[in-house]
Amino acid sequence: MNTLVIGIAGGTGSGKTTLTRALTDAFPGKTSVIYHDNYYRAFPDLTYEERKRINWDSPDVFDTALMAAQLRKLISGQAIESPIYDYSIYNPSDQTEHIEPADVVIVEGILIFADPTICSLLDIKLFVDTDADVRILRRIKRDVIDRGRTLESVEKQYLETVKPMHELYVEPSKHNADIIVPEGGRNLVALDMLIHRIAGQIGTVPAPITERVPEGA
Ligand SMILES: Nc1ncnc2c1ncn2[C@@H]1O[C@H](COP(=O)(O)OP(=O)(O)O)[C@@H](O)[C@H]1O
Ligand SMILES: Nc1ccn([C@@H]2O[C@H](COP(=O)(O)O)[C@@H](O)[C@H]2O)c(=O)n1
Repeated sequence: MNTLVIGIAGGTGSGKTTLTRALTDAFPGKTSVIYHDNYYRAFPDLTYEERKRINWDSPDVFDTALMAAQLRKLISGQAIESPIYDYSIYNPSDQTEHIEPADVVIVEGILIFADPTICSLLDIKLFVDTDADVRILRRIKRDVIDRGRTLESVEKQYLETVKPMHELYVEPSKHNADIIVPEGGRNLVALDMLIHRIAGQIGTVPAPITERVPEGA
């Protein structure tokens, strides 16, 4: 199998997952996805309260070496057992996800372009570029509604770690991208070009774009 490996990076709330979903929806059964977030390290010696205060936007809290090893396995045609991260306990869960190799493997995460080893394994590097004010508004909504966080904790985390780490690592890593995608998965021009590029490589005919992106999605 000649695997096409696509990296999707961008700041928190930029629209990475939305773009990932738009691409996987375009090639049903042909894609596998690995999320850098699932490779957050365990901190067995820290209490829950201590784990809440970790800088979760620093490259050293990820087991990126494990992700690189598992990505290499997928590229060489072997299935993997990806860790699954549990945000509610600030630790990896005790579950894993079985991921089969596929024609297209997508790797998603805020910091993947800051890692030279991961970059060297990616054929196409896409950076979803979204203004910081839009991203923080999305993040507040997600963290409060989906992750049960308080508004105060989201604000504190954003100002103390998310924003400085974004400026130190995520934003500079944009220079390693091949393509900048404003609006992510809702940029229909970019989506159409990407889908045709992928289809050309893996030898499939994509569905017309109007069938893939429902109105108001
Ligand atoms: N281009 C866009 N326009 C409007 N909303 C968007 C757009 N892209 C993503 N969103 C919304 O923003 C939120 C965060 O998007 P998501 O893809 O989860 O970001 P990320 O994975 O980068 O954190 C989601 O609610 C998603 O529906
Ligand atoms: N226990 C954790 C682990 C991570 N985060 C935040 O997740 C963000 C990355 O995910 P996106 O989908 O937003 O790209 C990152 O900015 C971490 O701060 C967390 O809050 N808690």
